[in-house]
Amino acid sequence: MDVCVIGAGYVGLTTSAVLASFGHHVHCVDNDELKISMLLEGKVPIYEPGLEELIIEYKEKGNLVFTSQLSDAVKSSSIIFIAVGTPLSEDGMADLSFYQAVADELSTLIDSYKTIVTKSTVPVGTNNKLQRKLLEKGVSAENFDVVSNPEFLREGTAIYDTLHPDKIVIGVNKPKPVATLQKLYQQIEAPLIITSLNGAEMIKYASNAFLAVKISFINELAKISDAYDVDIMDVALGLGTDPRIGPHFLQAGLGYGGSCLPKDLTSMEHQAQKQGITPHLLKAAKTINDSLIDLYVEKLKSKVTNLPTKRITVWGASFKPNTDDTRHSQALKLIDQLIEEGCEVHVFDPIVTVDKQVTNYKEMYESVKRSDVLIVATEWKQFTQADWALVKEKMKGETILDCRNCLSPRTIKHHGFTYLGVARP
Ligand SMILES: NC(=O)c1ccc[n+]([C@@H]2O[C@H](COP(=O)([O-])OP(=O)(O)OC[C@H]3O[C@@H](n4cnc5c(N)ncnc54)[C@H](O)[C@@H]3O)[C@@H](O)[C@H]2O)c1
Ligand SMILES: O=c1ccn([C@@H]2O[C@H](COP(=O)(O)OP(=O)(O)O[C@H]3O[C@H](CO)[C@@H](O)[C@H](O)[C@H]3O)[C@@H](O)[C@H]2O)c(=O)[nH]1
Repeated sequence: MDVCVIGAGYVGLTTSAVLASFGHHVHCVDNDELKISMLLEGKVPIYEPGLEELIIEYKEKGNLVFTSQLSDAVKSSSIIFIAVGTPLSEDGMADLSFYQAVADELSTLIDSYKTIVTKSTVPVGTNNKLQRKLLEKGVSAENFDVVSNPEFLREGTAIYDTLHPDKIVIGVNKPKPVATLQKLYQQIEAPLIITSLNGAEMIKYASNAFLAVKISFINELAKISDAYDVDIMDVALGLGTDPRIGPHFLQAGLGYGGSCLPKDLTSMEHQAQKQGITPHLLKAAKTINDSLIDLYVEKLKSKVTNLPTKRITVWGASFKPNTDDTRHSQALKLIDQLIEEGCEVHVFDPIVTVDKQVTNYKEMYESVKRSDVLIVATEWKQFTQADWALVKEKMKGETILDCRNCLSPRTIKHHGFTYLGVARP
């Protein structure tokens, strides 16, 4: 099938590469000329494990082309995916300006039947509005159908998640496009959830809101457990074995960040308020998440006197391991707070260079040289498997703050350090 994917970000590139690997002919379009010229040279502008290899392979096979010319791509495709960003606007609502710009362009280009599929996360009602807008702009009703097909991939495991999703959600107003998407995705084995356009949009927000609430729940328990000298890892283990709760997303620590959970929770809150509903649980999840940076800085202050005079190394800047994405990164917020406290901050991240008043390092062990404190802010594998004897040799001080509960307190203490964490006695 000929497919046009609009937006060459995490979702657009992964969708394009996976559909090309299924044998479809994919035109991936982005209006960022720089991005397209990089992709044309076989360079992928984001760090996502396995993505560059997959893109190069199917680009060379001729199944995947990159362009900034939307019109040609639309003309030669029967399925059009919209995968542009929908960030938060200043007032906390989803900023749909990129999405609307695409809708405007499409309205001038469609002159034969197209299935228009929204992959971007958009507020409930947006796909219905898209359908009305295209009709108002004169696109014939026979020439298009609109489908809401939200994306559930996680950064860092985007390809695996796209090939092995736990479900495919298809929101439609009539049955016809369902068969088209079934054919497109026939290599994927996953239950289909067929619902209305609004239903599909709500499922996406509900999923991210639930994940955020689950993380804030375990972080609230961590605060309480800390006061009673209870290990939160034991609590998570005990909780997670109950199949009604499940073991995932019970990792307490610095809280959630990234390009999706914070923005989608806030957007869901606004969508509720727009209807006169106060979303108490969603607000609480955000309040708890926002309190975690202070919690860890206070923890540090309780053990390290004269914090502003200290040299502190932070390991990790991305919002989670295996990505270069720093959008809403809790690690960066922690770095900001340490700078504000007056600390001398040194940073090592395997991919990210931090554009702040810090010293960045290319080598992990160099970054801890003469440091008073080491903070692990993102649980990259190289940090959890560090050579602690070497770290001890290089550091001046002996305090390690584990903000992701990813280190073994026993191992850390065994190497002569003071281990600090929340609810990690
Ligand atoms: N990142 C994720 O893990 C993830 C997962 C699931 C869903 N989502 C959702 O998918 C959407 C895209 O997310 P992302 O992280 O891939 O975004 P992104 O910011 O990484 O990429 C979006 C791309 O769209 C391009 N773009 C903007 N306007 C355009 C236009 N008019 N024409 C062509 N290209 C245009 C931008 O240049 C950019 O390259 C968002 O709604 C997001 O909430 C993201
Ligand atoms: O037990 C946990 C699990 C995660 N996190 C943090 O939560 C954030 C988000 O993690 P994750 O959900 O793995 O990352 P994303 O790639 O942002 O993926 C989420 O957001 C995407 C965009 O909507 C969705 O598609 C995915 O299903 C959803 O998991 C990160 O900062 C993690 O460090 C925790 O603190 N504790």
